Amino acid sequence: MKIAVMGGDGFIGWPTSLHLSDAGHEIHIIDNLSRRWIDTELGVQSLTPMDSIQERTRIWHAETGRRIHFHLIDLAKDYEILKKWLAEEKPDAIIHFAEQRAAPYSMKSDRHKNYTVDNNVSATHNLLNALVEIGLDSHIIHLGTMGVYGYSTVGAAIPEGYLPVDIEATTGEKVSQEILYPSNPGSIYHMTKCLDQLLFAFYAKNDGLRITDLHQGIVWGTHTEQTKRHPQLINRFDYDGDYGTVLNRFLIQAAIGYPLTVHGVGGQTRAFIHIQDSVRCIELALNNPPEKNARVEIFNQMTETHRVRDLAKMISEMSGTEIAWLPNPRKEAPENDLIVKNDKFLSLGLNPTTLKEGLLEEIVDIAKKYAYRVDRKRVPAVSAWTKDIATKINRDPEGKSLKSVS
Ligand SMILES: O=c1ccn([C@@H]2O[C@H](COP(=O)(O)OP(=O)(O)O[C@H]3O[C@H](CS(=O)(=O)O)[C@@H](O)[C@H](O)[C@H]3O)[C@@H](O)[C@H]2O)c(=O)[nH]1
Repeated sequence: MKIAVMGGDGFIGWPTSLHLSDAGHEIHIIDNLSRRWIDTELGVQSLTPMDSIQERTRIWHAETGRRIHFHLIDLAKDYEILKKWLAEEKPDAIIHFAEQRAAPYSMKSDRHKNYTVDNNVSATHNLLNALVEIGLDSHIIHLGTMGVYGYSTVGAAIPEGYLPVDIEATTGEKVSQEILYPSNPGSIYHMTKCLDQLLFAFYAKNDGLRITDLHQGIVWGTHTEQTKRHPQLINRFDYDGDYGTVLNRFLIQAAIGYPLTVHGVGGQTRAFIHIQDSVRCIELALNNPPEKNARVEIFNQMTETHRVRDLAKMISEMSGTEIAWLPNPRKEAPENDLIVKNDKFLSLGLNPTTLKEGLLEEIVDIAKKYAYRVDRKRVPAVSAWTKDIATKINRDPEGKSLKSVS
C-alpha cells in the first residue's frame, strides 16, 4: 500500500513509519516538524539523541534499501498544499498522528490552549475536508486517546467506542441503540480528541469516509524491532514535565536517582501499551479497514491497566529510588478504577507485551546510557490545570513543593 504517515517524525509516527516500510509498504511522512520546534521553545531535548528526519530516512535506506519519503507540510496551515499532495499521490491509507499530544503542554497558558485547539482541530478537519473535495477513498487511521472516556468510577468496563443504551420511546416501548461513549476530557489536549471524534462521525455519515479511531492508552518503552537496527534510527524519549509520560518518566528518574514524581497519592489508574504493540495495532487496523459508509471503527488500543502508585512502588523496589509524593498540578480524580475492553485487537491476533521487570530494566539501561543528557531542572511537572492550583503549587516562589526533590 501507499501510506501517508501524518506526523511521522514523532514518538509513535517514526517507529510506525519504519514498521510499515519494513512490511513492504510505500511510506510518505508528512510532518511540519513542530515537535522539534516545541523542544526548542521549552528548552528541552529528547533523552535519546535524534537526527534530522532527512538523516533518519537516509540511514533507513542505507540499512534496508527501502525509501521513506519526507514532505514538509503543515496539515493545520497548508490546506491547499495538502490537497494538491493528496490529489497527486492518492495514498491508499493515511495514518493521522499530526496533533499536539501532551496534556500538560496544552494547559500551560492561554496561548498553549489556543495553539492546541487550533492545530489539532484544523489538522483533522483539513484532512477530512480535502479527501471529500478531491473524492479520495483513502482509509484514515487516527491516533486517538483513552482519555476521551474520562476516568469516572462507575465500575463498568469501557466498551470500544460505542455504548449500548435503552431509551423509553414516547410510545412506552424500550428502544435500544448504540451511542458514541459520552466524552469526558481531562485536559484541553484530550478535549481536542473528543472534538475529532465528532468530526469523524460527521464525515463518515455524510460522505462515507472510511475511518478508524484508535483510543490509545499511555505508551511506554522506546525501542521497536526497527528502531534497534541502527543507533541513528533511535526513537525519541521524552522525560520532561510537559511531554514525558508517567512510566517512562519514572524509569528515567530511577536511572538518574531522582525521587519518583507521584502526583497526589498516586491513586490514578490508567491504561498502558508498549510502543512495539502500538505499532502492531496500527498495522492490524490498516489491514482491517471499515466498509464504505460504515460508522467509524473504534478500537481501544491498550493492553493493561495500572495505578500510578503501584508503578512507582514497583520501580522504587527495583531500583532503590525513593518516592516523592507531590501536590498534583492536575485537576483529576485522586483515585479511580479502570476496566477497559480490548477484545477487538486480541481477536485480530495481538499478543500483548506486558510490563515485566526485564523490559523495564532494558529501558533503565537506555536511560542510564543517555543520563548525561538529562537536565534535572526539567523533570518537575509544573503546568497547572487551574489558576487556583497554580497559586497553590507556586506558593513558594522557588516552586518548593515541586522542585525541592531535584
Ligand atoms: O510525573 C508524573 C507524571 C504523571 N503522573 C500522573 O500520571 C497520569 C498519567 O499522566 P501521563 O502524563 O502519563 O499521561 P496523559 O497526560 O494522560 O497523556 C498521555 O497519555 C494519553 C493516553 S491516556 O492517558 O488518555 O490514556 C495520550 O493520549 C497522550 O498523548 C499522552 O501524552 C496522570 O494521572 C498524572 O497526574 C504522575 O503521577 N507523575
